[in-house]
Amino acid sequence: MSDMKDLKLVVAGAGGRMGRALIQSIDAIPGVVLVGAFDRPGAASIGADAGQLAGLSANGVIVTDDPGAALGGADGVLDFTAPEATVALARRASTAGLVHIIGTTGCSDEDEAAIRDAAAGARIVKSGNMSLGVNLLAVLVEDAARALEAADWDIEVLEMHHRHKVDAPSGTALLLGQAAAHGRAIDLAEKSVRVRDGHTGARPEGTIGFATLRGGSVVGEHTVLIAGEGETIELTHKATDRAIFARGAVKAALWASRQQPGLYSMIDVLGLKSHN
Ligand SMILES: NC(=O)C1=CN([C@@H]2O[C@H](COP(=O)(O)OP(=O)(O)OC[C@H]3O[C@@H](n4cnc5c(N)ncnc54)[C@H](OP(=O)(O)O)[C@@H]3O)[C@@H](O)[C@H]2O)C=CC1
Ligand SMILES: O=C(O)C1=N[C@H](C(=O)O)C[C@H](O)C1
Repeated sequence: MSDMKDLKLVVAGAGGRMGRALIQSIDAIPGVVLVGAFDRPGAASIGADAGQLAGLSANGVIVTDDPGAALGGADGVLDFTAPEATVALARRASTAGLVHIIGTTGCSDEDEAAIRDAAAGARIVKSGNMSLGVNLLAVLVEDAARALEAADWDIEVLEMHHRHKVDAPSGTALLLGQAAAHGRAIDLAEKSVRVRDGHTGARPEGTIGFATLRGGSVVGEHTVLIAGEGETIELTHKATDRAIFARGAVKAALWASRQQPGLYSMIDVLGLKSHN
């Protein structure tokens, strides 16, 4: 049963893998209520009952292709869609002063700039991974990278995801690479090696490499390898259920509803300590 004070949430991309997981988490977590759901025009989910779409009982929230209609009267929106949709939604959230939780990955530098601008009016939490485990791992990676000198220790980020994923490296791989770069006080954009093919030459010292695997139904696996002479450290996270991301997004919405407009991360939401 919902309470008058429940945070009123809308799910964007309701028919997607994460959209359905978000509807389930909103149903399961006290203090939030689903008041709207929308998807891309033409999507198979349009017209469906959002509860039934997520494998729950009917809840009377009908999936629309009109974001404006879905957002009417809402406090916030959970958005795991695609970069173009997310930028447009951030602008709407800014105008309406909404909470906007962004899980979408694969955003360009221009998209990131537009989202930063939108945070003047919206309370945005954006992260390549909303799980507690990955954000804790990021803190550990930052500490390890700080402690282990680049001259002796090489950092590589390996990820695997399901065959449907459209962006690479994953948002999580980039988040972990960024944590390592913070630890080493270097600029990731200058030091990252995203592709290797052919006669590449020896590994340049101090770079952070990325490797991407795709296949099957893997929810998300990430390993940061820190390789030295005669020993390798592996820091790994394996996701087996999308509920970890969805629960994190709902927690982020509740947290953001108590903040001023701005752009926040899951490290902020979880109160984890980053040294940068
Ligand atoms: N940060 C995190 O913790 C996590 C992030 N993700 C990220 O979330 C995103 C979605 O992942 P996933 O759920 O697996 O992908 P899906 O393709 O299953 O879902 C995306 C949904 O968004 C919809 N969509 C696309 N464009 C629009 C639009 N303009 N307006 C409204 N809806 C739109 C899609 O519709 P249609 O299919 O018809 O195009 C689809 O329903 C990805 O970027 C992924 O990397 C995923 C898991 C965790
Ligand atoms: O697309 C996915 O599925 C996932 N995307 C996020 C990413 O790009 O890291 C998070 C998670 O790994 C699942």
